[in-house]
Amino acid sequence: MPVDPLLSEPATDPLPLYRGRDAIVATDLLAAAMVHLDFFTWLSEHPSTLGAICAHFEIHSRPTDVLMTLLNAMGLITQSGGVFHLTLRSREHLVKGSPWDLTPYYTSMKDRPQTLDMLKVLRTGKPANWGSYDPQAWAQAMEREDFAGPFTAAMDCRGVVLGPAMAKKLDLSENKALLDVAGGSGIYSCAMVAKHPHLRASVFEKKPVDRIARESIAKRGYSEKVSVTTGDMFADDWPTGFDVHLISNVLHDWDEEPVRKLLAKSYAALPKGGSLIVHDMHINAEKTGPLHAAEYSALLMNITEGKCYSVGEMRAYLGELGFEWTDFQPTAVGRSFILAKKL
Ligand SMILES: C[S@@+](CC[C@H](N)C(=O)[O-])C[C@H]1O[C@@H](n2cnc3c(N)ncnc32)[C@H](O)[C@@H]1O
Repeated sequence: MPVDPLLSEPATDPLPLYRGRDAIVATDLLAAAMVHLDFFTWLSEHPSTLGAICAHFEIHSRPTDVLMTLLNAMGLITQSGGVFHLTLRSREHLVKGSPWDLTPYYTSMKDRPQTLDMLKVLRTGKPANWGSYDPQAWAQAMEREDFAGPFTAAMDCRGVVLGPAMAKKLDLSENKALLDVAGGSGIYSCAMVAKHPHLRASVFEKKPVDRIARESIAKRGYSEKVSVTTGDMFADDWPTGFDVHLISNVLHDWDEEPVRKLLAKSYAALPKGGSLIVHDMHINAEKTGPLHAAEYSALLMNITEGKCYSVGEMRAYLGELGFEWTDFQPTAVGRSFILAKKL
């Protein structure tokens, strides 16, 4: 009998393949700061807070926060008491007037569409577009069949590795029913019930992804245990009767206010003692890395209204709602999950 891929794992680590894809526009963000803003020359003379940097360059706080984390992770800036300073590396190599200034080396990137996109995101605070080929931001594009299909397939192929890696690290022996919020193809629900056969799950998705999920779950042979509920996670009340929620790779698509709204909706729908799993790529509490997450955050801020949230930000949002933080675990290819309990 063929082995269910959701109960096995590849013999080799796909990390370099993820890394290249996840980091693809991080250098464009660096180039935008360097060649369009002359950011490093200015910061060398004006160590500043995030607010002062935004005010001086007339740029928005979400992309600027992503930029600061990236530069921190690259060893180009450091932060002390909320004030950002250059490091010796950036002072030597990125400041006009230094004998080793590399700015001319990056100047050829100035008119790259991706570098210009980054400048646009910094200046407007809005996403540029998905992969520089779709005129709409991805959230609107996801409502179109021709975009939703390939996008969901992209998420699905990651889930075949990430879903089992998460499922094997979770103890769900006390749980009965999992709600997979914005669960895409349902791959994570399938991986969860494959590893924890006593569980049932439902994918909460909006059209047209709900249909794609039903087909995908049936193709994998999980329709008996994994259903699909059609709905809008922002506009509708979340279905009840589930004692564990999964929010996987979803918060990173949204700005702080919608993120808080989604977490509040989870809290409202969960029973007392229920659990929330947030699976994503997370920035560390100090917002100094890891570099892979900082690079991926640059991609997300470019194509969505979100970014990779830090462990500190998530702790604050969850704590304010009354969730108890119970665990944080790495999964695979730089991803991780947070486990929180409704008290
Ligand atoms: C980045 S994908 C993540 C899919 C899956 N959870 C994963 O980890 O691969 C984000 C998902 O959010 C869904 N989504 C976006 N807005 C939504 C809404 N208002 N209600 C329900 N789902 C939504 C999209 O259809 C998409 O499948």
